[in-house]
Amino acid sequence: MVYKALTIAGSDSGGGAGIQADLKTFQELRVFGMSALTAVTAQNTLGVQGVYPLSPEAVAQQIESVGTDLGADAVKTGMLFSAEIIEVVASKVKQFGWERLVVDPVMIAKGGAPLLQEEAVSALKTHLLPLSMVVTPNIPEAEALTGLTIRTIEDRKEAAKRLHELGVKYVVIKGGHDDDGEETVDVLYDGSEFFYFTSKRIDTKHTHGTGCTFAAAITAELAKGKTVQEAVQTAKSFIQAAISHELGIGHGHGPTNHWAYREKQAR
Ligand SMILES: Nc1ncnc2c1ncn2[C@@H]1O[C@H](COP(=O)(O)OP(=O)(O)O)[C@@H](O)[C@H]1O
Ligand SMILES: Cc1ncc(COP(=O)(O)O)c(N)n1
Repeated sequence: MVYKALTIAGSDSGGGAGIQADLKTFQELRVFGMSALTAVTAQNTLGVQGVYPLSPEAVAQQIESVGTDLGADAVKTGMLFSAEIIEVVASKVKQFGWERLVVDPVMIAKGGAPLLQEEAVSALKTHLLPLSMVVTPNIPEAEALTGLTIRTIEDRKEAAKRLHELGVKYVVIKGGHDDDGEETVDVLYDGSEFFYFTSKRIDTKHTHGTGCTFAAAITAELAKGKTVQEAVQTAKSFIQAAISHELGIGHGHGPTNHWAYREKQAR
């Protein structure tokens, strides 16, 4: 069986995040990857040197080309840049009836460069989140989407409930930015229960692209028909392996190791 996943996101010339992280992750999990670019970034492990958005028509046409021919078992969005792009993406998702939609609400690169215009946050909430199966904010993104200040697990649970009210079926609030303690905990909410995905916190600066990779792994597993809980569990193992077997490349915040999970399985 050939499972297919489409990522709608920005390009990271440095290869660690964005479209490149998504396609590498799909491939590692044996899912055929397809892409619709929203923007080209000139980027490396030191930061973002340039952002060149594509027109909403160019984004729509790429999705149309994939949707009318190959089709997709699951779809992921990453950097969407503007409200106009969010609106065309939402309309194409509806047109093709894609239900297995994972929205990674990318807002700001780790170095601080904005990847989503500020006024586009409300478009994300009104147009895209109601269509999505899973949303995967980090703590600052969950704060921007809900207006809450998030410090404790209870705060994250409250934010997850508010996001669920927008129509998302499953909310995953990632814990990478909560740097107290020995563990990283990702919280999943399905509208009635909370589930916790915990791993040992790795002390490293090489976390460029962790969010993209994690959401791409969820998408790949959903493409295979796995449940959201199973998909999040695999994604947590995938990202843990990718962070812990660091590549040590570049002069700044390096990329994660996308082949580590496969090599670990093969041993
Ligand atoms: N230092 C770390 N050690 C282990 N897991 C981490 C670490 N940093 C992030 N993660 C994991 O990577 C994934 C992405 O998390 P996060 O860094 O919060 O997202 P983003 O990249 O969107 O800011 C989550 O599953 C999180 O638990
Ligand atoms: C094109 C693009 N998309 C997304 C990210 C976020 O990366 P991270 O996963 O580190 O939050 C990025 N730096 N560049």
